[in-house]
This record gives sequence, structure tokens and C-alpha cells, in this order.
Amino acid sequence: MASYEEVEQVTKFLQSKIKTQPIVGIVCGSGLGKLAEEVQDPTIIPYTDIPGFPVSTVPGHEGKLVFGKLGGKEVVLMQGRSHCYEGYPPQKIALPIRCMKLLGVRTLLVTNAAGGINRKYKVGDVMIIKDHINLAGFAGVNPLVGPNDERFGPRFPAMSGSYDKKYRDLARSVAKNMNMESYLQEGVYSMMVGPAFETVTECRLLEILGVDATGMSTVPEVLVARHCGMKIFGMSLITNECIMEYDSTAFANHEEVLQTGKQRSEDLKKFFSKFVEQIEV
Ligand SMILES: O=P(O)(O)O[C@H]1O[C@H](CO)[C@@H](O)[C@H]1O
Ligand SMILES: Nc1nc2[nH]cnc2c(=O)[nH]1
Repeated sequence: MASYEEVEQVTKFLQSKIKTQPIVGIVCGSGLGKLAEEVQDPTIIPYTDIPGFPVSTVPGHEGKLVFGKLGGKEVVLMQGRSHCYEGYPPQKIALPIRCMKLLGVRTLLVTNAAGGINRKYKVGDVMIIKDHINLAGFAGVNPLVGPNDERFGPRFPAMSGSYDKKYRDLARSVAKNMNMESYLQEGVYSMMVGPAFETVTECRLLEILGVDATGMSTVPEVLVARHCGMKIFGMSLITNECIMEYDSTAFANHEEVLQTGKQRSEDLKKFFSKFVEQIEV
């Protein structure tokens, strides 16, 4: 667990490298980092240059922090994230979000690549996240475990209403204006630690639990962002169908995940530029 002072130290390092003050933070999921190309006047800092910052080790995660303007607002964009399965404790994954908070970020936009559990979902659909199940939390994986520093937030934060209703409404309206409706969904995301993809029975269990899409990220970031009072919007790209039949010969794989990300990246770039332009922070 990084202390408040350690988070402050990393934040001061970042402030010494930038001239702007971001108010919106964005986390790009697997294969979704191309959104960084939309950031105007970028200042780019590789994670490896930031003392104490978790470094991404997975293909599809560039591992760069990009500061600049998007949709007329000052943003900080994480081009790639780290995950628990890379060996990071969830508290370490929380650090960039807490740095964002100390930098002045008020709204967090999280994206991810996810497998479609809902049988109506197709590869290439985008899902507005309306809620999540912290399945990893059932096994004790939660970045808020440990001493609580009230300067970040309360010991017992409420998690209902985490995914801002106004942002979800706005997202639907922006998507409608972009003719994205044919592949737009709204649903529940779940996180397991990974890195193994789910068994057939696990997928069926998630379906029974009311999950629409599943992945290995996002929830730790949302827990920490909610804890420190940020407004949150989340979006999953359905990059693959989860395997629901025991005799299926198909397999989930990271190559398909990255390929689908590539195919939807132009639409998502446009969507997020317009969305950031219109959100109230
Ligand atoms: O959640 P993001 O970072 O988008 O990545 C998802 O894609 C990877 C599996 O292909 C896993 O890391 C999973 O969490
Ligand atoms: N757990 C999980 N994570 C993913 N990320 C992208 N696709 C998937 C998936 O099918 N399962």
C-alpha cells in the first residue's frame, strides 16, 4: 500500500514534467491505447521513467502517461494499465488513480477489453458499464484493504451508483448521434484476477450471476476512484465471445482481443473525443 506521502511524491514528480492540470483521467484497456492519438499538445511520460509507478508488461498496453487536451478539456490518459495477474497487488494498481486525484482529476473514464457473457452480445459491441461484480473481491482482492487514510476517502465507501447515471445517459446520446446504436449495449462487468480465461462452467456461472461481460481489470481502479470521490464512466469493448458450450472447439485468446480493439479503435476515438467535450466534470 503506497502511503499518502508516497502518492504525493509521485504526483510531484509528474507535476515537474507537465505544464497543465488535468481534470479528466482516462484508462485505456487492451488494444485501446490509440485514443492517445487524439490528445492535442501531448506530453508523454513512459511508466518506466516514473519512480514507483506500476509498469505494464502485457502486449496492447504501451505503458505511457499522456497529458494534453481532448475535446477541449485537460486530460491525463493512461495508455495501458497494469493488472493483478502481472503480480501487482491491487493497492499498486490503485496508485496511478490516486496520483490523478492529487493532480486534480475529478472524472475517471475507464475502458477495457472484455469477453461477452450475455448471449445477445456480438464481438465488436461496446458496452456502457452500469455496475460491476468484484468477483476478485470475494477472494480478498480489493485495493482498499489495509489502513485507511481519510485524506483519500472514508473507511467504508458506498459502491452503489458508482457508474454515473448522467454520464451513461450522455454516452447513449453521443453514441446515437454517431450511429453506434446497432452495436451499443449497457450491462454489468465482472472482474476475475486471470490470467487464465474462464472455463465453460465459470462462464455459465457468470451468466447466472447477471454478468454481461467479463475481464481482468477496471474494478480496482473504480474502487479507488469512487473511494476518493471521482465521477466515473466505464466502457467495455466486447472483444471475444465467452465459450459457453462444453464441446466447443473455440478458445478465448489475447490475439483476438487485440484484433477486435484495432477494428473498433477509430469509432472509440471519435466517441471519447465527443464524450469528453460534452461531459460536466
Ligand atoms: O482489461 P484490459 O486491460 O482491457 O485487458 C483485458 O484483456 C486481457 C486479456 O486478453 C486482460 O488483461 C483483460 O483484462
Ligand atoms: N476474463 C476475461 N478477460 C477478457 N478480456 C478480454 N476478453 C476476456 C475474456 O473472455 N475473459
